[in-house]
Amino acid sequence: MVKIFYEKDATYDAVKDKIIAVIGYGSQGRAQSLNMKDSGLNVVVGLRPNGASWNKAINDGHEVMTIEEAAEKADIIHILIPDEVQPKVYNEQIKPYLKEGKTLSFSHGYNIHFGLITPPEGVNVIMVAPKSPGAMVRKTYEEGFGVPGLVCVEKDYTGNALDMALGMAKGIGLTRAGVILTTFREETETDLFGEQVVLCGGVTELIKAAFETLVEAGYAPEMAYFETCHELKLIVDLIYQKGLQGMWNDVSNTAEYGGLTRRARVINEESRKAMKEILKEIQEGKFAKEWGLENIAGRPHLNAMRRLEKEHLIEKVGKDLRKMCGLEKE
Ligand SMILES: NC(=O)C1=CN([C@@H]2O[C@H](COP(=O)(O)OP(=O)(O)OC[C@H]3O[C@@H](n4cnc5c(N)ncnc54)[C@H](OP(=O)(O)O)[C@@H]3O)[C@@H](O)[C@H]2O)C=CC1
Ligand SMILES: CC[C@](O)(C(C)=O)C(=O)O
Ligand SMILES: [Mg+2]
Ligand SMILES: [Mg+2]
Repeated sequence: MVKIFYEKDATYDAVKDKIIAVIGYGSQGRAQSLNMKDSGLNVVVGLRPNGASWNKAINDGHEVMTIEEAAEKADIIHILIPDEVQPKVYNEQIKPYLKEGKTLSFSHGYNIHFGLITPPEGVNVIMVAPKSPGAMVRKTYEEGFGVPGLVCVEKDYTGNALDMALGMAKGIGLTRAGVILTTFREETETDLFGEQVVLCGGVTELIKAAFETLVEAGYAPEMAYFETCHELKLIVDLIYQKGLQGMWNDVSNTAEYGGLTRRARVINEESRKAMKEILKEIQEGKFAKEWGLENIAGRPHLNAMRRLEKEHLIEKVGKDLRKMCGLEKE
């Protein structure tokens, strides 16, 4: 049985007198630092001075400094820059200031789990990970609630590392929704699997394949977009709020019968075999090795895929329709 912590289970005691340096001010950095600051915690933001984030963080009211200054000043160093740049920034700008008793913190276990960052003895290593994109971390907090999250402790030098992780999770708003106690390995492998197979990889390929099938059969791209992409959110919202059963109850009997009888032809034995292979690549470190090499080579594959994704007809049709519906400004 997993252990889940809620608001009543967490206090600020272990973090209220600490300085928390959030390194990075992107999707997670902005949301988490603003939430922790608004919760009354002592937050500073560490950034590169010539980057786009610097003025953004200042304009949001943060005390902003270089990464080195933040790492030196802080008791808890919460690393929220992209996974692939963390090892270099850690080695050059953070490690020299990681003195005994300090805490190194992450929102994804990637670099610790795959051994790309090796913290010294005498420090805590923790994770506080929202299970949500950054924009929702901030939005739900401002609405008085929060998104669910994960906490875990890899090294507990001071004996209260979990209390620190829970204090940060509370400050970010995660304990309002519930925080699961997990491990770096479990978080890393399930997060990578989820984003590759369902949340980012699987769902986009399903949308595109269905869109292309309708357009190639002569249906209007606008019709295809509404049916295979736009309406997906409405169905996912039902699943999110009421579970699969709730969704089946809300759609027509025709949709329920058609969906239940046809779905295994789309996601079939071959797809399940592919899922197992993808999980194995993650578990054995093959994906991490491939992503590392892609970065060393200057991301040729990622850049080419980004270009193709951008040029797809669904993006043009979708942009016009979202503008028409008032969902997108420009
Ligand atoms: N995106 C998400 O919603 C989620 C992310 N996570 C995890 O959170 C962590 C942060 O991810 P995310 O928020 O997406 O990151 P972002 O890509 O949004 O981070 C951008 C920030 O990193 C800074 N940055 C980028 N490169 C460098 C560099 N070489 N040196 C110094 N600063 C740099 C940028 O500064 P500048 O403006 O100067 O370029 C900017 O402030 C990752 O571990 C990720 O796996 C976990 C859950 C969800
Ligand atoms: C689903 C993608 C994610 O894992 C996330 C928002 O949680 C990420 O790495 O951005
Ligand atoms: Mg995730
Ligand atoms: Mg992820």
